[in-house]
Amino acid sequence: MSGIEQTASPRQAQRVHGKLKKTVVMVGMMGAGKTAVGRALAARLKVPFIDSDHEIEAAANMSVPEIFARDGEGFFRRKESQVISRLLDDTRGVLSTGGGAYLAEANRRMISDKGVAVWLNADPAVLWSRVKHRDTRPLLRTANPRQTLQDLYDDRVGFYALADLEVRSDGEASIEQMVDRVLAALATRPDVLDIQ
Ligand SMILES: Nc1ncnc2c1ncn2[C@@H]1O[C@H](COP(=O)(O)OP(=O)(O)O)[C@@H](O)[C@H]1O
Ligand SMILES: O=C(O)C1=C[C@@H](OP(=O)(O)O)[C@@H](O)[C@H](O)C1
Ligand SMILES: [Mg+2]
Repeated sequence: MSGIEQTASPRQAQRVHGKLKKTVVMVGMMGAGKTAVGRALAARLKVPFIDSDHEIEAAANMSVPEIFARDGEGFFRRKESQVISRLLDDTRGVLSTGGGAYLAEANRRMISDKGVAVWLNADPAVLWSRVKHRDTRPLLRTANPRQTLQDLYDDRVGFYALADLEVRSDGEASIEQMVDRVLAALATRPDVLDIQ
């Protein structure tokens, strides 16, 4: 057996064989781990992974900051709603949204009609430790991005709390441990995931 096969098999053993009946939609603040944990969750479940920011960027052939700068946040939010609606209709898998997506009532309604919303909840200090090195998030391009992140958290937390499931991201758990936590939360919902 080659080295590659040897490293691949324990990972395969960790995979969960279960039937996903609804799309799992990751919601929460920037830096909560929606993209990273969502991708790892999809791999574990062996289902497609989609990230709404990535889909918007691919369709526009521009980065999120470029779209914000050229067309404005309102344009980005309209594209975000269209993309989420299309992805919920087209694909059953794991869908990671951008941090602002769950604030719009129409998006929340689509997500609970067709999928299940999982809120990755991390405290602002943890979020900051994860986003401070990158300038890919236009909403944090302010004079005091740490304070802006705190303000966004305070404004948004009540909306995220409307999600179907909450999973804490405490800054200690690795991405794979976060996947375990999300799977434990999904195990309470046989209408979403039938674990065999
Ligand atoms: N549980 C975790 N442990 C360690 N690093 C993490 C964890 N979750 C996310 N990260 C890292 O934090 C950064 C932001 O994560 P990301 O998935 O892009 O968040 P989001 O999509 O919610 O904005 C990335 O570099 C990612 O690898
Ligand atoms: O919180 C937000 O409003 C945003 C979060 C970003 O996605 P992540 O949450 O994946 O960083 C991206 O959609 C855009 O910069 C706006
Ligand atoms: Mg993301």
